[in-house]
Amino acid sequence: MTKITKFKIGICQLKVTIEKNANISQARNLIHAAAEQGANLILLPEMWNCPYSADLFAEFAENLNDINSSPSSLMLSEVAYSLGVTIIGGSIPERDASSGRLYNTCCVFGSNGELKAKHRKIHLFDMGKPLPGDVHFKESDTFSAGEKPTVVETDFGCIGIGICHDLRFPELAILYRARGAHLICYPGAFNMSTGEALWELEQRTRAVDNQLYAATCSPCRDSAGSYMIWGHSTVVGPQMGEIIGTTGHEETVLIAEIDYAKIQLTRDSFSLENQRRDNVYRFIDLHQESP
Ligand SMILES: O=C(O)CCC(=O)C(=O)O
Repeated sequence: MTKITKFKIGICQLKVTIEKNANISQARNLIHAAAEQGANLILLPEMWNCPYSADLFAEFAENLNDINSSPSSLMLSEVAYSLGVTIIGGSIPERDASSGRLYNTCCVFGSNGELKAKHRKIHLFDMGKPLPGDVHFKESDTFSAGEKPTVVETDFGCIGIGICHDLRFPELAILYRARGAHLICYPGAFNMSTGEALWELEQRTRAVDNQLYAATCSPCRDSAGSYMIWGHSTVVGPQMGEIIGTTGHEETVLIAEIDYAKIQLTRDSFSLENQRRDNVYRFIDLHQESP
């Protein structure tokens, strides 16, 4: 049930270094800065405690089954409680204690410090062949894929979570809309190639198709690691896929105002949900020809 419908979101475009403790402490600083500027809901980037570099994921990974053994989560829980804010905690490498597998995982903390949800990246970023600029990545060499969509009820409405490459899949956003999401938060770290071409386009499309808000949060460009990050964290509105706030590629905190009344206004003007023709394009078997 939505309680607060008009609020400020703070997006922390953090500089990620090779030192985990420094990352934790700088993330805390940016969360404080966002809260001081009036943000009640705060979003961190993908891989905020660890450079986006396959050779480091295992070393930086934490056990998220027991928050007390995860210094990154403990900080988020503490700061959410002390500032009274809700935190969508970007992502960090998770080591599952029972299977030993690694996941790219986002934890969500409520303003009482409680862990409300855990989203494991569903669509791993596996590239077929290198992009211009020799960008190459195959996440499935290191990570296992999450199996579940995540929609979490917060003081700031119903929020769907996707991590980076999850943004490229309209089906996930459609599902979140159907499950009542007002906002989809995508911590991400797009590269210089698909970042420039697709990062903004994809989030505007997810927002406008589903008539809801979308927010992305990236690490800043000069973060550690050889993978060059696009940056440009952004908040997009439901009406025309309007950009409500955006950044460059430097370390910064973006504050943007969200007003869920605009969702209803948009849906009242264009009732896409009622106009859907599910009988025509039901997603059962995309490869089967219609009778
Ligand atoms: O989908 C893309 O182009 C980039 C995705 C990505 O960088 C990631 O999932 O980490």
